[in-house]
Amino acid sequence: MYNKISTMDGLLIGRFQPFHKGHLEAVHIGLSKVDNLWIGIGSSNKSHEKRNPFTADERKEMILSSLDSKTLERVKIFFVPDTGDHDMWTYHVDSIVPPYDMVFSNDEFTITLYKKRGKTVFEVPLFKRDMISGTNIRELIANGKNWSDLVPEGTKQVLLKIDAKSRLAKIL
Ligand SMILES: Nc1ncnc2c1ncn2[C@@H]1O[C@H](COP(=O)(O)OP(=O)(O)OP(=O)(O)O)[C@@H](O)[C@H]1O
Ligand SMILES: NC(=O)c1ccc[n+]([C@@H]2O[C@H](COP(=O)(O)O)[C@@H](O)[C@H]2O)c1
Repeated sequence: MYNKISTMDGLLIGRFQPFHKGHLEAVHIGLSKVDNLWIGIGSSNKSHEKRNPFTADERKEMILSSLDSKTLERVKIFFVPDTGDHDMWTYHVDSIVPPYDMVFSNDEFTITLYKKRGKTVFEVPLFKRDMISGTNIRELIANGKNWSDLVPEGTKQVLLKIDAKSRLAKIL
């Protein structure tokens, strides 16, 4: 007779435009509660626009280069394109990611949609939110202000490599 070893898996959904130190904190909080974390890159079909300047591949590269190897063993990344239908969206996510026990989010709309389905949602506390948000970081980069302390080193290198400043200055 074998005992099934059950694991708890979680889902963290965000746009990660760019992947910043708040997201890194959210990944670590998630992994303190579950064994494996599925990271869903939301709006993966969007790029080169105000709220979504970076492509899904660029965002994936930021995440992969920001997490250490031990963390990467417990994380899997998935692309989640937007759909027109909000009520169907969480089911659309489920068709892309493996089953999960808990959702990590601080996005009000995402939380509402998952709670409506009776899913367990853990509302991740926000870390230094006055400075650390994708919106603020995008503005700092576009305006040539200091931003690099707000993102992990991996994200910083990707943003420099793709010349995020020029792209953002054009879009914003
Ligand atoms: N400062 C932060 N501290 C901890 N978690 C955060 C922080 N900012 C975002 N998160 C987490 O990341 C998830 C996805 O966030 P998202 O990609 O929308 O980042 P954002 O910084 O809010 O972006 P934007 O300003 O572009 O809307 C949120 O639901 C939340 O759980
Ligand atoms: N109808 C839809 O396509 C739908 C609904 C709710 C959330 N989402 C996506 O989920 C993600 C939520 O992450 P944010 O916390 O970055 O807003 C975004 O990419 C958002 O577009 C999509």
